[in-house]
Amino acid sequence: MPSPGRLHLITDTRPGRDPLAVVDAALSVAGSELVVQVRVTDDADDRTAYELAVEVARRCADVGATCLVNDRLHLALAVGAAGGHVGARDLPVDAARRVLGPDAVLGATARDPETGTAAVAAGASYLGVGPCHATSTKDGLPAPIGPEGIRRVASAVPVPVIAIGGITAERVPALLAAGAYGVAVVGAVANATDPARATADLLTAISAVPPPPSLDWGPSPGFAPWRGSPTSGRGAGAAGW
Ligand SMILES: Cc1ncc(COP(=O)(O)OP(=O)(O)O)c(N)n1
Ligand SMILES: Cc1nc(C(=O)O)sc1CCOP(=O)(O)O
Ligand SMILES: [Mg+2]
Repeated sequence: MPSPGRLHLITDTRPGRDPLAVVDAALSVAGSELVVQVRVTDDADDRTAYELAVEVARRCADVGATCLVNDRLHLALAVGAAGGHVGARDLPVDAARRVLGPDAVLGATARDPETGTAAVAAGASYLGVGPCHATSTKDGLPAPIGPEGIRRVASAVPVPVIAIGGITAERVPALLAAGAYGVAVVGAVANATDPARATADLLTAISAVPPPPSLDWGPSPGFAPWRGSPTSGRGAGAAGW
């Protein structure tokens, strides 16, 4: 199985931004190494979200990158994304897994080891863990957990931990040293005067630290409540990683 993506770019939801221009710049540098998560504001209608997801999925497919959709799993299915990401106010992880099917990538947010362990048991392929540092692109988050918070979760689960929140290239080494497999960013790329260069800097920082050697990148062994269900065989496009 190819290794999973270590650099996740989340589309910028702030007003007046051009998320596709940022995605294009990042893909031009990272190509198939990039995971792009389509994220829109909660009040965006499904048509708007779908149209963005179609464009991102097409761009990812063109270069062999991975497209995930945040929250709205029906859109992940509709655009043939590799999977989706859910958090505490979204579908529960087991339900999300039933929607997406067994082969999809399914990320779940975890801010502590207990939540992370439960999410993996329920079918999460990876965990988004944060906020690691203060962020200016999302409101209402708890206090930053720092590298130590990453270490607590990463040491408790057998799946990749993707660190999120206030990530910069300079902060990557400490997070990977704490056990993160990779990082997810908005501002580090979207706020940069040269988003392609910022992407390259993040990739350089990530690739300096080899990934932990023995990580699963799929639902936990033995977790397969969808097998034999009417949804069997359906779901988001095969992840391929
Ligand atoms: C990689 C990654 N980690 C965490 C999140 C946050 O998801 P969630 O807690 O559901 O919050 P919203 O992004 O939906 O506002 C994420 N999207 N990606
Ligand atoms: C979408 C999101 N979720 C977070 C969480 O901790 O759950 S932090 C975050 C925003 C990350 O943006 P930036 O890289 O600009 O800090
Ligand atoms: Mg969510």
